[in-house]
Amino acid sequence: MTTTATTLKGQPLDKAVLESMLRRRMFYTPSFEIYGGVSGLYDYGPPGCALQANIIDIWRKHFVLEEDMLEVDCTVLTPHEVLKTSGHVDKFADWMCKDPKNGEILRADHFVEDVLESRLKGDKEARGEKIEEKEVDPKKKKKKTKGQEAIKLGDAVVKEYEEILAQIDNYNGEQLGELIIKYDLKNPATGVLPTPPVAFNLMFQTSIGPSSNLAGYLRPETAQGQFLNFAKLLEFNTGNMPFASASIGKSYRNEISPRAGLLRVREFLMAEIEHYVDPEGHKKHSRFHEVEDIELVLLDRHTQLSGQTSVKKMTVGKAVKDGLVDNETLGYFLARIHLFLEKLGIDQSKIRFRQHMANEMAHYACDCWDAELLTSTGWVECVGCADRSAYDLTVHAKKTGAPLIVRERLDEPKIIEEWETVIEKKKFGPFYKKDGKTIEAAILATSQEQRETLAKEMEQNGKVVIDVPGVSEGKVEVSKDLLALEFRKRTENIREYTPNVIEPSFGIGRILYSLIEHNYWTRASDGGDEARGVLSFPPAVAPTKVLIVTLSTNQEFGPFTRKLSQKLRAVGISSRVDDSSASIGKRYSRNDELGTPFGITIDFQTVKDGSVTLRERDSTHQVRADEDKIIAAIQSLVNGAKSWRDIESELPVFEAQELEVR
Ligand SMILES: Nc1ncnc2c1ncn2[C@@H]1O[C@H](COP(=O)(O)OP(=O)(O)OP(=O)(O)O)[C@@H](O)[C@H]1O
Repeated sequence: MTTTATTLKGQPLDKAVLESMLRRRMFYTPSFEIYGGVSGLYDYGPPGCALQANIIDIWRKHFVLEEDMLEVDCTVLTPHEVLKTSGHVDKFADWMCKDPKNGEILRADHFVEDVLESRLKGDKEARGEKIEEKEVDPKKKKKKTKGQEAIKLGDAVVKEYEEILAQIDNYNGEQLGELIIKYDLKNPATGVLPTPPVAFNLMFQTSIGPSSNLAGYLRPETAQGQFLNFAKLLEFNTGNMPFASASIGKSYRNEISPRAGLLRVREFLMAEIEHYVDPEGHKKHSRFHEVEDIELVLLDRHTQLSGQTSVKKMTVGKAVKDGLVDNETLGYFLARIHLFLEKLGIDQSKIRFRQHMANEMAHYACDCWDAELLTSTGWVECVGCADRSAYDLTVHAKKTGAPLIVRERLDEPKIIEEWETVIEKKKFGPFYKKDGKTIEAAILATSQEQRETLAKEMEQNGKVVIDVPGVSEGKVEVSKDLLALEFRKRTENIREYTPNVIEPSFGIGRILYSLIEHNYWTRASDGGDEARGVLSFPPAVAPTKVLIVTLSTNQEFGPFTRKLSQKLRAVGISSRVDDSSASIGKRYSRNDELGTPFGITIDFQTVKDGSVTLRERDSTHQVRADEDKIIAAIQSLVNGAKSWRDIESELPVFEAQELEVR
């Protein structure tokens, strides 16, 4: 797999040129720029908005429609209690350190990585080796650092550094601090060691309402709103399992030092799916057979832990069979994510799925694979696909008492024998007063084994001691007139369980940017001018589908232009008219930069017989036919029913020099 950033046509990617083109064409732009801007905040311009809308449209069709998902739109403002329960208040953090000399704030893992990578680079230089742009994460996007000296490190040290880098996401704050000391990692900007890493919570805090009593946050993911609606969604789905909810909306993270353009921002659009599955039966998926032959490129956790980055290419069927991917549902979604990215026009040789290592995994996940895309800044996580097990539904149910469970009628009744706790409510409450509820919850939370032991204790002593954190130094005596422990037999017709959740989570901005890089190339211009950029988006994704140009500014063309754009609008195809006085070639190349796949030219022949020419962006080939045939051709190209090759074989080819300028 290539490690250097190249364009679609294999040319080396000139990122500065691409970025200047994107700015010029207003794909996106720093927010509040005339006030100096704020890092990590961007506005999308017209082509960026249209591209994003098309990606979302394809996402909805590919997932929500195809899988009958239940879409919800939940609020961004989230009360403190919800995110405290979900674990985000305590654990949704990155490690941050500070340069004591200049006050620079550094994200600890990125800092360690940057310094080690720059030392490795220096080592290569000292050995006289060619330096390729390294495969790095966007978070590893570096400022040019001072002190990047060409110093030979020795083979053992190089190996050690490479092993650390292969598992950089696996270190906690303490371990990162140890690495900084052990390898004497000084900030190249000042030559001093940064302070030990501390956890920095990434959520934006706010207060809801004028009294400021209700603390809240801007959501860091859309998932929690979906989980809290689980019971209502299950009812909407007439109690049927499995099912999935989906949501598209903005999320907010106060990233420590966002410097990678759209790849790491503080406000971004997410599209998330929560697929609820019965944990019994090893999370099988009824449509797995449809995807099992799809080949994926996998970088598993063991490979990374051994300090390697070599990938395995195999079908998802084999990956699940071999246990590399834990279960069919997870495998099904990895394959569906792959197909979605392919549909968008992501370069197939620049996708890999990387498994998370234990420390790297979010607090709620029990397995996680990221779909990473290779860009000029290295491998970028664009989609996370986590098995969140029953974590979220369990914690919210426990906190609120809401039954976030599935109740399933059993085909055959089940005889259950188990220990039950019988609380003498009339006496229990008045006896323990304000602590009653907490003690009762602790009793109900006891396991079968604990209840068996407690029953023996009760029989022997007439009382038991229950562990109740926060009450009477953690130990509470309960006598037999308040509590009985009985071994009972009962028949169950209903099975209750908490579903597990498989969550594919898409960062639309990261996908959008990678898509731009993967579809960008430059075309040499005929007139000796600078090479011009082309964005070869598939027609369905392209911001605007058709450019309408007139051969000259002649007034006669006006009615034809208006009629044509009206007809295109009527069939739902977006178009833009460029009737400026720039040469046709210039107008086309302006729109090649916007990724517009088709161009219609209105010329004097149009005035005579109503025919127009249709140009395809990548080949620049043209055909000529009457307006309605051309519109039908565009429709079939945009909806994917036909390729340009089909159109060229169906309609008369037109040579560009036939255009007659008057
Ligand atoms: N700061 C960000 N800017 C843009 N997109 C983001 C950002 N953080 C997360 N995403 C997107 O949201 C998706 C799901 O979020 P998730 O919590 O899995 O990311 P993450 O593991 O925290 O990302 P990273 O490790 O890069 O910070 C990611 O795959 C990514 O596409």
